[in-house]
Amino acid sequence: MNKDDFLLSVEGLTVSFDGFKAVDDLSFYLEPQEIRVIIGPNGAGKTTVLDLICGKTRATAGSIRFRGKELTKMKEHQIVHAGVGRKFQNPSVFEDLTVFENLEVSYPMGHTVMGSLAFKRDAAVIEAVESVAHTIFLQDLLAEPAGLLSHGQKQWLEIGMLLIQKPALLMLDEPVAGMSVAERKKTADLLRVITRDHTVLVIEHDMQFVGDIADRVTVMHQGKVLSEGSIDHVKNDPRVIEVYLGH
Ligand SMILES: Nc1ncnc2c1ncn2[C@@H]1O[C@H](COP(=O)(O)OP(=O)(O)OP(=O)(O)O)[C@@H](O)[C@H]1O
Repeated sequence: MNKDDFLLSVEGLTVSFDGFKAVDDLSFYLEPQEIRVIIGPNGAGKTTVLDLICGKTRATAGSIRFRGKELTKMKEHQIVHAGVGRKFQNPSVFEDLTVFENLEVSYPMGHTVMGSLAFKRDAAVIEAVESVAHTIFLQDLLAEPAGLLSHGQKQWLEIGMLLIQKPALLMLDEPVAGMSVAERKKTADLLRVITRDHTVLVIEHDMQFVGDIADRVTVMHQGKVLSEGSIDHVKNDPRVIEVYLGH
Protein backbone atom coordinates (compact mmCIF):
# COMPACT_ATOMS: atom_id res chain seq x y z
CA MET A 1 0.00 0.00 0.00
CA ASN A 2 1.25 3.47 -0.89
CA LYS A 3 1.94 5.61 2.17
CA ASP A 4 -0.55 8.23 0.98
CA ASP A 5 -3.30 5.60 0.98
CA PHE A 6 -3.19 5.14 4.75
CA LEU A 7 -5.85 6.95 6.73
CA LEU A 8 -3.45 7.44 9.62
CA SER A 9 0.36 7.25 9.61
CA VAL A 10 2.11 7.43 12.96
CA GLU A 11 5.88 7.68 12.60
CA GLY A 12 8.61 8.01 15.20
CA LEU A 13 6.07 9.18 17.76
CA THR A 14 7.65 9.95 21.13
CA VAL A 15 6.50 11.63 24.31
CA SER A 16 8.57 12.11 27.44
CA PHE A 17 7.14 12.86 30.86
CA ASP A 18 10.03 14.19 33.00
CA GLY A 19 12.52 12.16 30.97
CA PHE A 20 10.38 8.96 30.99
CA LYS A 21 9.40 7.94 27.47
CA ALA A 22 5.79 6.71 27.76
CA VAL A 23 5.71 6.42 23.94
CA ASP A 24 9.06 5.76 22.34
CA ASP A 25 9.70 6.04 18.59
CA LEU A 26 6.36 4.39 17.77
CA SER A 27 5.26 3.81 14.18
CA PHE A 28 2.10 2.19 12.85
CA TYR A 29 -0.27 2.70 9.91
CA LEU A 30 -4.06 2.38 9.64
CA GLU A 31 -5.84 1.52 6.43
CA PRO A 32 -9.27 2.96 5.67
CA GLN A 33 -12.11 0.88 7.16
CA GLU A 34 -9.91 -1.36 9.26
CA ILE A 35 -10.42 -2.27 12.91
CA ARG A 36 -7.06 -2.10 14.67
CA VAL A 37 -6.74 -3.13 18.27
CA ILE A 38 -3.87 -2.02 20.48
CA ILE A 39 -3.10 -4.43 23.30
CA GLY A 40 -0.30 -4.61 25.84
CA PRO A 41 0.45 -4.69 29.56
CA ASN A 42 -0.53 -1.91 31.96
CA GLY A 43 1.60 1.17 31.45
CA ALA A 44 2.65 0.15 27.91
CA GLY A 45 1.58 3.56 26.59
CA LYS A 46 -1.69 2.63 24.87
CA THR A 47 -3.89 5.38 26.29
CA THR A 48 -1.10 7.90 25.76
CA VAL A 49 -1.11 7.05 22.04
CA LEU A 50 -4.81 7.95 21.83
CA ASP A 51 -4.11 11.12 23.86
CA LEU A 52 -1.42 12.08 21.33
CA ILE A 53 -3.63 11.41 18.30
CA CYS A 54 -6.53 13.49 19.66
CA GLY A 55 -4.23 16.34 20.74
CA LYS A 56 -4.82 15.97 24.49
CA THR A 57 -1.09 15.32 24.93
CA ARG A 58 1.63 17.00 22.84
CA ALA A 59 4.29 14.83 21.18
CA THR A 60 7.95 15.39 22.02
CA ALA A 61 8.93 14.10 18.57
CA GLY A 62 7.47 12.33 15.56
CA SER A 63 4.57 12.71 13.22
CA ILE A 64 0.86 11.79 13.04
CA ARG A 65 -0.48 12.21 9.51
CA PHE A 66 -4.25 11.94 9.06
CA ARG A 67 -5.80 12.49 5.63
CA GLY A 68 -2.87 14.67 4.57
CA LYS A 69 -2.88 16.75 7.78
CA GLU A 70 -0.20 16.79 10.46
CA LEU A 71 -2.14 16.37 13.71
CA THR A 72 0.78 17.06 16.06
CA LYS A 73 0.54 20.73 15.09
CA MET A 74 -3.21 21.02 15.59
CA LYS A 75 -5.42 21.87 18.58
CA GLU A 76 -7.90 19.36 20.00
CA HIS A 77 -11.01 20.95 18.45
CA GLN A 78 -9.27 21.18 15.06
CA ILE A 79 -8.47 17.46 15.24
CA VAL A 80 -12.13 16.69 16.01
CA HIS A 81 -13.11 18.87 13.07
CA ALA A 82 -10.62 17.03 10.83
CA GLY A 83 -12.54 13.80 11.54
CA VAL A 84 -11.11 12.11 14.63
CA GLY A 85 -13.60 11.01 17.32
CA ARG A 86 -12.49 9.70 20.71
CA LYS A 87 -14.44 7.87 23.36
CA PHE A 88 -12.96 7.62 26.82
CA GLN A 89 -13.32 4.59 29.05
CA ASN A 90 -16.16 5.82 31.25
CA PRO A 91 -19.39 6.76 29.52
CA SER A 92 -20.09 10.47 29.73
CA VAL A 93 -23.62 10.86 28.44
CA PHE A 94 -26.02 13.56 29.64
CA GLU A 95 -27.99 11.51 32.19
CA ASP A 96 -30.96 13.90 32.40
CA LEU A 97 -31.47 14.12 28.64
CA THR A 98 -33.24 11.45 26.61
CA VAL A 99 -31.42 9.18 24.18
CA PHE A 100 -32.82 11.32 21.35
CA GLU A 101 -31.58 14.54 22.96
CA ASN A 102 -28.11 13.12 23.66
CA LEU A 103 -27.74 12.28 19.97
CA GLU A 104 -29.31 15.55 18.91
CA VAL A 105 -26.91 17.73 20.90
CA SER A 106 -24.02 15.80 19.37
CA TYR A 107 -25.19 16.53 15.83
CA PRO A 108 -22.48 18.75 14.33
CA MET A 109 -24.21 22.10 14.12
CA GLY A 110 -22.26 23.97 16.77
CA HIS A 111 -25.14 24.14 19.22
CA THR A 112 -24.73 24.33 22.97
CA VAL A 113 -26.92 21.99 25.00
CA MET A 114 -29.48 24.70 25.74
CA GLY A 115 -29.33 26.22 22.26
CA SER A 116 -29.79 22.84 20.71
CA LEU A 117 -32.85 22.01 22.80
CA ALA A 118 -34.44 25.31 21.90
CA PHE A 119 -33.92 25.05 18.17
CA LYS A 120 -36.60 23.54 15.97
CA ARG A 121 -35.75 20.00 15.01
CA ASP A 122 -35.32 19.73 11.30
CA ALA A 123 -35.83 16.61 9.27
CA ALA A 124 -32.12 16.01 8.64
CA VAL A 125 -31.38 15.95 12.38
CA ILE A 126 -34.28 13.60 13.13
CA GLU A 127 -33.23 11.28 10.33
CA ALA A 128 -29.60 11.22 11.51
CA VAL A 129 -30.64 10.58 15.13
CA GLU A 130 -32.99 7.73 14.16
CA SER A 131 -30.43 6.15 11.89
CA VAL A 132 -27.68 6.23 14.51
CA ALA A 133 -30.09 5.04 17.24
CA HIS A 134 -30.85 2.02 15.09
CA THR A 135 -27.15 1.26 14.61
CA ILE A 136 -26.50 1.38 18.37
CA PHE A 137 -29.55 -0.81 19.26
CA LEU A 138 -31.41 2.04 20.99
CA GLN A 139 -34.11 2.80 18.42
CA ASP A 140 -36.88 1.78 20.84
CA LEU A 141 -35.45 3.84 23.71
CA LEU A 142 -35.27 7.29 22.09
CA ALA A 143 -37.57 8.86 24.71
CA GLU A 144 -35.79 7.21 27.65
CA PRO A 145 -33.63 9.40 29.90
CA ALA A 146 -30.02 8.28 29.41
CA GLY A 147 -29.61 7.94 33.18
CA LEU A 148 -31.98 4.93 33.10
CA LEU A 149 -29.93 2.99 30.52
CA SER A 150 -27.72 0.05 31.47
CA HIS A 151 -23.95 0.57 31.56
CA GLY A 152 -23.60 -1.16 28.18
CA GLN A 153 -26.38 0.92 26.61
CA LYS A 154 -24.67 4.09 27.85
CA GLN A 155 -21.45 2.95 26.17
CA TRP A 156 -23.37 2.42 22.92
CA LEU A 157 -25.03 5.81 23.25
CA GLU A 158 -21.67 7.46 23.62
CA ILE A 159 -20.44 5.66 20.51
CA GLY A 160 -23.58 6.96 18.78
CA MET A 161 -22.81 10.51 19.92
CA LEU A 162 -19.50 10.18 18.08
CA LEU A 163 -20.98 8.44 15.03
CA ILE A 164 -23.46 11.25 14.43
CA GLN A 165 -20.47 13.55 13.91
CA LYS A 166 -19.28 11.22 11.11
CA PRO A 167 -15.62 10.93 12.10
CA ALA A 168 -13.36 9.10 9.62
CA LEU A 169 -11.44 7.66 12.57
CA LEU A 170 -13.14 6.49 15.75
CA MET A 171 -10.95 5.75 18.78
CA LEU A 172 -12.37 3.69 21.66
CA ASP A 173 -10.65 3.01 24.97
CA GLU A 174 -11.79 -0.34 26.41
CA PRO A 175 -15.33 -0.17 24.98
CA VAL A 176 -16.56 -3.44 26.53
CA ALA A 177 -15.22 -2.95 30.06
CA GLY A 178 -18.04 -3.76 32.49
CA MET A 179 -20.30 -5.23 29.78
CA SER A 180 -22.13 -8.56 29.92
CA VAL A 181 -21.19 -11.33 27.49
CA ALA A 182 -24.29 -10.59 25.40
CA GLU A 183 -23.45 -6.87 25.29
CA ARG A 184 -19.87 -7.66 24.24
CA LYS A 185 -21.16 -9.72 21.35
CA LYS A 186 -23.50 -6.94 20.24
CA THR A 187 -20.66 -4.42 20.51
CA ALA A 188 -18.53 -6.59 18.22
CA ASP A 189 -21.43 -6.60 15.72
CA LEU A 190 -21.73 -2.82 16.12
CA LEU A 191 -18.06 -2.23 15.37
CA ARG A 192 -18.26 -4.36 12.26
CA VAL A 193 -21.16 -2.26 10.98
CA ILE A 194 -19.31 0.94 11.82
CA THR A 195 -16.26 0.01 9.72
CA ARG A 196 -18.33 0.18 6.56
CA ASP A 197 -17.87 3.96 6.88
CA HIS A 198 -15.19 4.45 9.52
CA THR A 199 -11.77 3.27 10.61
CA VAL A 200 -11.73 2.12 14.22
CA LEU A 201 -8.80 2.13 16.65
CA VAL A 202 -9.53 0.28 19.88
CA ILE A 203 -7.61 -0.34 23.10
CA GLU A 204 -8.75 -3.60 24.67
CA HIS A 205 -7.66 -6.22 27.18
CA ASP A 206 -10.39 -8.83 26.56
CA MET A 207 -8.64 -11.21 24.15
CA GLN A 208 -11.88 -12.96 23.18
CA PHE A 209 -13.29 -9.60 22.08
CA VAL A 210 -10.01 -8.66 20.37
CA GLY A 211 -10.20 -11.90 18.36
CA ASP A 212 -13.83 -11.14 17.44
CA ILE A 213 -13.19 -7.67 16.05
CA ALA A 214 -9.57 -7.08 15.04
CA ASP A 215 -8.36 -6.97 11.46
CA ARG A 216 -4.88 -6.38 12.85
CA VAL A 217 -3.45 -6.15 16.34
CA THR A 218 -0.61 -3.91 17.48
CA VAL A 219 1.04 -5.04 20.70
CA MET A 220 2.72 -2.30 22.72
CA HIS A 221 5.35 -2.72 25.41
CA GLN A 222 7.33 0.05 27.09
CA GLY A 223 6.11 2.64 24.59
CA LYS A 224 7.16 0.64 21.53
CA VAL A 225 5.59 -1.81 19.09
CA LEU A 226 6.46 -5.30 20.32
CA SER A 227 4.55 -7.21 17.65
CA GLU A 228 1.97 -6.56 14.96
CA GLY A 229 -0.26 -8.63 12.68
CA SER A 230 -3.28 -10.89 12.80
CA ILE A 231 -4.63 -12.09 16.15
CA ASP A 232 -3.14 -15.53 15.49
CA HIS A 233 0.24 -14.02 14.66
CA VAL A 234 0.49 -11.97 17.86
CA LYS A 235 -1.02 -14.71 20.07
CA ASN A 236 1.73 -17.07 18.98
CA ASP A 237 4.56 -14.55 19.17
CA PRO A 238 6.80 -15.73 22.05
CA ARG A 239 7.64 -12.13 23.00
CA VAL A 240 3.92 -11.30 23.37
CA ILE A 241 3.35 -14.44 25.45
CA GLU A 242 6.29 -13.51 27.66
CA VAL A 243 5.35 -9.89 28.45
CA TYR A 244 1.56 -9.99 28.20
CA LEU A 245 -0.49 -13.08 27.43
CA GLY A 246 1.44 -15.42 29.72
CA HIS A 247 0.54 -13.35 32.81
N1 LIG B 1 0.52 12.97 31.86
C1 LIG B 1 1.40 12.08 32.31
N2 LIG B 1 2.43 12.45 33.11
C2 LIG B 1 3.33 11.55 33.57
N3 LIG B 1 3.29 10.24 33.25
C3 LIG B 1 2.29 9.81 32.48
C4 LIG B 1 1.30 10.69 31.96
N4 LIG B 1 0.43 9.97 31.19
C5 LIG B 1 0.87 8.70 31.25
N5 LIG B 1 1.98 8.60 32.01
C6 LIG B 1 2.75 7.36 32.27
O1 LIG B 1 3.03 6.78 31.01
C7 LIG B 1 2.95 5.36 31.09
C8 LIG B 1 1.98 4.84 30.04
O2 LIG B 1 0.65 5.11 30.50
P1 LIG B 1 -0.65 4.71 29.66
O3 LIG B 1 -1.83 5.11 30.47
O4 LIG B 1 -0.54 5.24 28.29
O5 LIG B 1 -0.52 3.13 29.62
P2 LIG B 1 -1.59 2.07 29.13
O6 LIG B 1 -0.87 1.13 28.24
O7 LIG B 1 -2.79 2.76 28.59
O8 LIG B 1 -1.94 1.31 30.48
P3 LIG B 1 -3.34 0.72 31.03
O9 LIG B 1 -3.57 -0.56 30.31
O10 LIG B 1 -3.04 0.51 32.48
O11 LIG B 1 -4.40 1.76 30.80
C9 LIG B 1 2.58 5.02 32.52
O12 LIG B 1 3.77 4.70 33.22
C10 LIG B 1 1.96 6.30 33.03
O13 LIG B 1 2.15 6.43 34.41
